[in-house]
Amino acid sequence: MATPKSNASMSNLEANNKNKSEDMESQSSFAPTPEAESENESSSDSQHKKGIDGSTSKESELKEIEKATTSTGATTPSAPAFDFVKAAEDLLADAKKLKATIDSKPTPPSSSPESAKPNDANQHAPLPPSPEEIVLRQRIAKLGKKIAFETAPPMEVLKSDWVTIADVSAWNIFLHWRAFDHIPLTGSISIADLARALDADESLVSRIACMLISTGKLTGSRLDGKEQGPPTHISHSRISRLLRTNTSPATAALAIVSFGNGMKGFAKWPEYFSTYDRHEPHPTGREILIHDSGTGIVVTTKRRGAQDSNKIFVPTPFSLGWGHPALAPWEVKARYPEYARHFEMAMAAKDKGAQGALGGDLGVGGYRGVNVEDPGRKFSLTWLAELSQKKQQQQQHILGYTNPSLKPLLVDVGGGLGHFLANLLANIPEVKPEQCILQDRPEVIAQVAKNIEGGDKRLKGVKTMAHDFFQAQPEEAKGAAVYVLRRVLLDYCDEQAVWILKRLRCALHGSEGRIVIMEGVLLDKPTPENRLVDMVMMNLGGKLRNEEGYRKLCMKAGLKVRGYWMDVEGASCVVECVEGDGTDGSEE
Ligand SMILES: C[S@@+](CC[C@H](N)C(=O)[O-])C[C@H]1O[C@@H](n2cnc3c(N)ncnc32)[C@H](O)[C@@H]1O
Repeated sequence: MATPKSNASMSNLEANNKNKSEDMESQSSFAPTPEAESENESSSDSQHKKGIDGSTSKESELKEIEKATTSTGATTPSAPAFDFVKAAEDLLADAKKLKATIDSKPTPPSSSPESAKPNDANQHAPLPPSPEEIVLRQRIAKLGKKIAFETAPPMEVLKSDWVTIADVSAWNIFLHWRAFDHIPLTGSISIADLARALDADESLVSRIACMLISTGKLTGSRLDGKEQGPPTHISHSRISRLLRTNTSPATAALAIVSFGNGMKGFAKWPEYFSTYDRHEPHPTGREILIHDSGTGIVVTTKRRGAQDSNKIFVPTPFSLGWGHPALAPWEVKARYPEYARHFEMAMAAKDKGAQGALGGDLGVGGYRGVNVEDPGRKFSLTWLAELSQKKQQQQQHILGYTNPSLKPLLVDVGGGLGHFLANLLANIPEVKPEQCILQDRPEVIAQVAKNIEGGDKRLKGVKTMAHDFFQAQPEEAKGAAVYVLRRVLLDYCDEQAVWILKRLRCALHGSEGRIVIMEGVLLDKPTPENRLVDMVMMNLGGKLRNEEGYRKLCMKAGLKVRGYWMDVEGASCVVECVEGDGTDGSEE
């Protein structure tokens, strides 16, 4: 191996890192590409060849590393240099403000020793942070990350991603084993006791725990009085306590689902894209047209020779990751009830944290998003109150009695456990539960029925209906004033999304009904959180879309967009559409 001739300006550590990375490359299982091989052959001694500036390729590589290491962030000619001194000063100012905020907080009332339980999550819990404190903490964390990213030697940045993989794998397996549940909220547990509780090797538990201790997710200590040696005991950090399924079930469920929706699929990307080529997830095979029997509208295409004529099959990294490449993600989820349970809990938790359309607040409060054409035009569904009363009066007049379930006012399509609907009914009491239909897959609807039987009054009276949104709406669900599709289209590729919309277009055919789409939105300026959602959706075979993307779907489905509202901060949108007049380019 050629030794770099000049490493005077390179620290021993960097030189070490570089040598290590070269070793790893030489041990890597990646086969060289034919191009690389021929390059190697044609210049077997190329490492010593001189470049135009007279340096060897190894020297050039070193120079590149040095340049990047000392760079202040001006990686492209057009990008302004990152002013890390100014950023650090801003961070210090925010840190001081945060400290003052924390110091000015009243101390939480301490529970009496008799009433305190060892596993009481609220015991010793600090008072919840104010919105200002949360904003400050978010700003500090973001700036801190930015400074670290811009100032760390490049190899450190890459290595930290690598650490993240091991860290996430460690917390995921501890979560899977419910290891966090066994660690008391106060005090510690010995690694030996934890291993016994988990029925696992102590040495194994120690290795995994030490990974988490190294990143601060757990706190390690030695309680045998000796100064040397690895930790013998572990206790919770402010992060790991949130991963207890017994005291923080919603947050733990979010973590379980993030891993299930994310890591399993992400790990399969190389296999997925080499099997299905380098395309976004899309239907495979040749396709023929399917017409809706009632209206004659072409609903979609189907794969020639496919077993189920009403399914359009899209292979997904998610299903591949779960070991069921021939199933749709929701079919996979149905096979894992425990995962499905966590999924529903995670959805509910997201609802609580989410704003506007995705938080369900479309009732009295209205949606905080802004109409792109007429900023003064708010979106709300409060008009349903008047319509509900009008319908009941008409029935009274014609029938002599009211039967709210005669024609649906609102159908929540793929409505999950009904969080949105429950919120709407609570906000607009004039709308009767009997006027609303909640549709979803059979196992989800069975769960809703169980919840109602179990005393959940929020949806009592709502008509629940197992219905596949790829199929035509049943008679009793046709002609509704509103079909709501919330957080549904992002799970699907364009072909499937258009199909779902066309089924709804058929259901409102000839009426004044509307479809209200509420979705996450793809932001023009990439942010990690927004792009994460898009990547996770790719695992599921879907995608986040921007305004143009949603308008295109509606147009292809033969729908006319009557309003588009967007909330940039919450990265959500509401699209309201009605049946088009057939002149706007639908796929028929
Ligand atoms: C991301 S969740 C959104 C649930 C709900 N709309 C909300 O915003 O909370 C997507 C929902 O679509 C349902 N779903 C998936 N495939 C479906 C299908 N073919 N027909 C009906 N519902 C389906 C899932 O069971 C799940 O409840």
